[in-house]
Amino acid sequence: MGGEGPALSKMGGSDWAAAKGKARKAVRDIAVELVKLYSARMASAGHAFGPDTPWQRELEEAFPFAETPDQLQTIDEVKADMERPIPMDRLISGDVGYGKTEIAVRAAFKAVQDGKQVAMLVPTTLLVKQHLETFAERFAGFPVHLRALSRFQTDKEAKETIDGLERGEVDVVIGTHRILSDQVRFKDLGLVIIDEEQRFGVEHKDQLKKLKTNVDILAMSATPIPRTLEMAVTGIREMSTLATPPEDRHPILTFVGPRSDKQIAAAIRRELLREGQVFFVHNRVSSINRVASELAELVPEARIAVAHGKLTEHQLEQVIVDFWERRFDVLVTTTIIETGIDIANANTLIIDQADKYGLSQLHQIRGRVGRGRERAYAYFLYDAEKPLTETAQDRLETIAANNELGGGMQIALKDLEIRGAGNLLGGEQSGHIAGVGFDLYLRMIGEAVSAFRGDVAEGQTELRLELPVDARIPEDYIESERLRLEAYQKLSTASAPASPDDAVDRVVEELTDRYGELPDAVQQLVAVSRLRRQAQKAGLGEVVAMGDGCGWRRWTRPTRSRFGCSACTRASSSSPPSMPSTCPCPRAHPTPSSSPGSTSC
Ligand SMILES: Nc1ncnc2c1ncn2[C@@H]1O[C@H](COP(=O)(O)OP(=O)(O)OP(=O)(O)O)[C@@H](O)[C@H]1O
Repeated sequence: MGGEGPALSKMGGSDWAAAKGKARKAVRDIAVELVKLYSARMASAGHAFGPDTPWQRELEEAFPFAETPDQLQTIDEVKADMERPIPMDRLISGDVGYGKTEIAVRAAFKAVQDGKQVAMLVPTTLLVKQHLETFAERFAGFPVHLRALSRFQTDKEAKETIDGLERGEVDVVIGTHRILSDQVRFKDLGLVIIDEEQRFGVEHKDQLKKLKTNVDILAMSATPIPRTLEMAVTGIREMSTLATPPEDRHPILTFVGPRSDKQIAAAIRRELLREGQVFFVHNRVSSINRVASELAELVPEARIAVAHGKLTEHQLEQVIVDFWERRFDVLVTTTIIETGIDIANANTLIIDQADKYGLSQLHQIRGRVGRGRERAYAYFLYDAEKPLTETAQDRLETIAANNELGGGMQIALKDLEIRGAGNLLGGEQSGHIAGVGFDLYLRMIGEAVSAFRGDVAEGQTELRLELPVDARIPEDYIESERLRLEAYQKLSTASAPASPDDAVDRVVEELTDRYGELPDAVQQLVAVSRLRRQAQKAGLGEVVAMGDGCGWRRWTRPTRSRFGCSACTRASSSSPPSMPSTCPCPRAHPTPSSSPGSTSC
């Protein structure tokens, strides 16, 4: 969508039909899988946790910040789920640094209050350590037995934890995929918290499934989920969104440009002046020490250390602890810090060879700074000697343009468009997205899920709309890809049958106000949106261009053979079942304010 991306095929042509057919099949498979999981969960019995204890209140009152409204609402939703006998399956989505950890802290505490055990699964060893510290600090003064399980622990420590879990002496375990090993057995597991589930590989899928049976699940993700996809998945898996940043957060000032020693030195010095710390990301272990030495020459007064995954457990842990405790100023690191690392005093980030990273990865790494009140700076640098590829340029432009708080949503949208929404749902779907366009793809998922859940008759929402019109948003009308994407999405939402009658008019007003009079192609798009809505409301199965007019077929179960149109009911009801009804087709140039009736048949 957006005028680029998907290959254009002739309206009503066979390529288009084939692409849609393939995507629809793939989407159905996803929907079947989702609905199967959902039905299994609804049919199984879980533990209904009791109401909050006075201790819970005490713990919550000790939180050192004012919760954001979204944090409060999400915590309420999680608790309500936990108190229900059906196992919880809730996904918390919130942009980097928006405070998901506190939700996990409170849910875990509630589970422990009921005598249940909690397993928190996180993607990296460093995060195990960090969460352990956070939980330990929050649970201080309460009798909660907390343990970690990752490669940072010695065999002896790991064995103690595993035995303690089996005997029911350990209440909360925070660990990497080591928690999933067959050796680990729980006496009475009640809650599983999964941080960044998509980071666990396929090899852990089955073990994860086993762990998840009949217990409450709280999944957390920093990949914001686009609204349309959220609608598709909501109801299958409950979802809470943290959309408000904690108070006093500032957007991260982001610079994209060719690498220059002068700029790097100035950036580090500026941070040192305010006694802050710097992340310098260089993702090659083979050259990372050389880069660190170069930085030491550039800024001799800076204390520099290096972190990467090839260090021994002990060395790596020590480096991070030292950085935490401000024993040095610059951490030259690989992307090992990408997920979740929370060091409030580090507020300058420099990424070397930033063109080599994916968009979401850049956003995640940038999320390591700006997590407190201080203004944060991010420098995304690339080699001045080598020309950037077009996609790399596109990525860097997107990241630079989306530096406002919560910009993760736009980035995720763009990334989903590039990589495929399947990554969120567990299949490789990007080919299908390229075939049919992002918007239609998401709508198909929503429709398929609804159909399989039995919310609507299957096929009813599968409106086939094939008209020979040039309906799109041209680049010379809305230049920014992100804003174009946003406009498409708004129109798509407004044209849903459940949207208010004037929803499309409002979008038209907004577009006119923001970008000026609608050009022909956009007017066509608006007309098609109105037609789509009206046709869906009338229960039509398809509207197709036929000669000078357009034909339509009403969706009637089970034969799907009657043709008709709500505006011409009398005529169509007397038509023979196998004959389509026709009427003049809205060819071009309807006015923006034209009513749905005048745009369609
Ligand atoms: N309501 C709040 N007000 C101010 N600071 C907060 C609030 N909630 C959390 N924080 C702080 O913000 C920082 C980021 O929170 P947290 O680590 O929970 O983010 P996150 O959502 O897990 O981010 P990421 O996806 O990057 O892991 C932490 O230092 C935390 O203490």
